Amino acid sequence: MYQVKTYNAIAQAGLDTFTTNYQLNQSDQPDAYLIRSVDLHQQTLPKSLKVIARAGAGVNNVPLTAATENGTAVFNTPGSNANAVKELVIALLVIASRNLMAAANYSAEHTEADVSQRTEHDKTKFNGTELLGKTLAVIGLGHVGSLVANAALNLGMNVIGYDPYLSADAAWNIAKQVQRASSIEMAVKHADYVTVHVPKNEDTLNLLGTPELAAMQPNVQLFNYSRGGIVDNAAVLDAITTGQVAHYYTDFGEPRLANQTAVTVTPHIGGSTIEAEVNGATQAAQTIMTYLETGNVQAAINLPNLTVPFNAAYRFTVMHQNVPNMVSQITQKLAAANLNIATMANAAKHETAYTIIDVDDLDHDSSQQLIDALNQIPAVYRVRLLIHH
Ligand SMILES: NC(=O)c1ccc[n+]([C@@H]2O[C@H](COP(=O)([O-])OP(=O)(O)OC[C@H]3O[C@@H](n4cnc5c(N)ncnc54)[C@H](O)[C@@H]3O)[C@@H](O)[C@H]2O)c1
Ligand SMILES: O=C(O)[C@H](O)COP(=O)(O)O
Repeated sequence: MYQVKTYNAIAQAGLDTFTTNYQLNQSDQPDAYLIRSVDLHQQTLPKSLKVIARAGAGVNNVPLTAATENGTAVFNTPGSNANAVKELVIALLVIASRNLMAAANYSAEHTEADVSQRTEHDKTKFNGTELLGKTLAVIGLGHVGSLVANAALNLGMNVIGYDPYLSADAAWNIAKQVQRASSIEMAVKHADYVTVHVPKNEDTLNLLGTPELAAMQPNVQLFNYSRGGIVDNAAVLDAITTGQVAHYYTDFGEPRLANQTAVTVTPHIGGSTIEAEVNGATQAAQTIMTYLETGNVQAAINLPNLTVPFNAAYRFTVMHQNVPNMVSQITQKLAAANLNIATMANAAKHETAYTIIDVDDLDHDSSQQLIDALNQIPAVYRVRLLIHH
């Protein structure tokens, strides 16, 4: 029986995906965490923890180095909530262009019976502009950014994108009419609207700060539906004062953004649709089961892709540092245990590597000795023995 610990509100449909081999929230020695935005940075990860699946995109709440050193694979659910964010950003573009917040507030304040004459006079204050023909800059063209860019094109906008790390797969999803910029400054230079869709990490902190805001046109409308900290809020408040930024829309509040007329804060709802939550939870549950039962890895954050059909009777998986001589050290231990390898595969991603070894015959009594011997190789983070059912 595998033990899963959940954090945050996980959609029931996702929890229902687990087979009867899984127990939820019954053990303090979990094999897996299924999480959303819970901050794990202050936690010591239990040694029992083999996998963390984040239902959603951002993994800035997961201590990635500590997880790797603990031998814990970390996954997210790429694209599971991208459509939800896209629809919200498109809604905000319309809200921004038509002064909808101010217009609705006006109507809420003027409820007198004979209001119609007054509104016919006052409504010119809320005249908007159309999105058709305006320019949107999209910073980050992954799952969310590409959908936003394509949808904005379909609204008749000019779209200019910036993403120096765009994967080849992601590039296929972007309409060819999206212009590519070579820097943030070039992307935002002629933009009426700027939206940012990058992960939060040490390279993207304050990605949009004073210099980037200064490169924008006066009266730009800015959207941060990525993470707090990617846009420098202090710089935005200054830029609002000078008229450089007309309005800032963000999903990530902080006290200094409260009660600012030119700032609209939503409570981190970008991915909060029923569909997205079901997608993320279901994908995360499937990822946990695949990893725990087969050791196969597809799109992990801290491990390379490695998928080998599990046809043999037994499988060893070894998560280890990406340093020379590991494969030979591992195979020496197997040879010393007199094991014949049926299949072996190894792959690396950055500083971490992963090895799968399938064997058909294994003496159960000596298997723990072999696991211990593999674990004693200094660069090894975790060894698992899986049995084919
Ligand atoms: N508000 C919400 O509820 C909500 C929902 C989903 C995602 N998000 C946030 O949005 C982020 C993006 O989500 P996604 O699903 O599109 O992720 P993704 O990984 O598919 O795409 C991120 C893109 O950003 C690009 N990128 C990375 N660093 C960059 C940089 N310095 N400059 C420009 N581009 C850069 C990457 O190359 C990648 O293409 C997530 O990491 C998460 O923090 C928020
Ligand atoms: O990164 C994400 O997927 C979003 O920010 C959604 O976060 P949530 O699952 O906490 O709503």
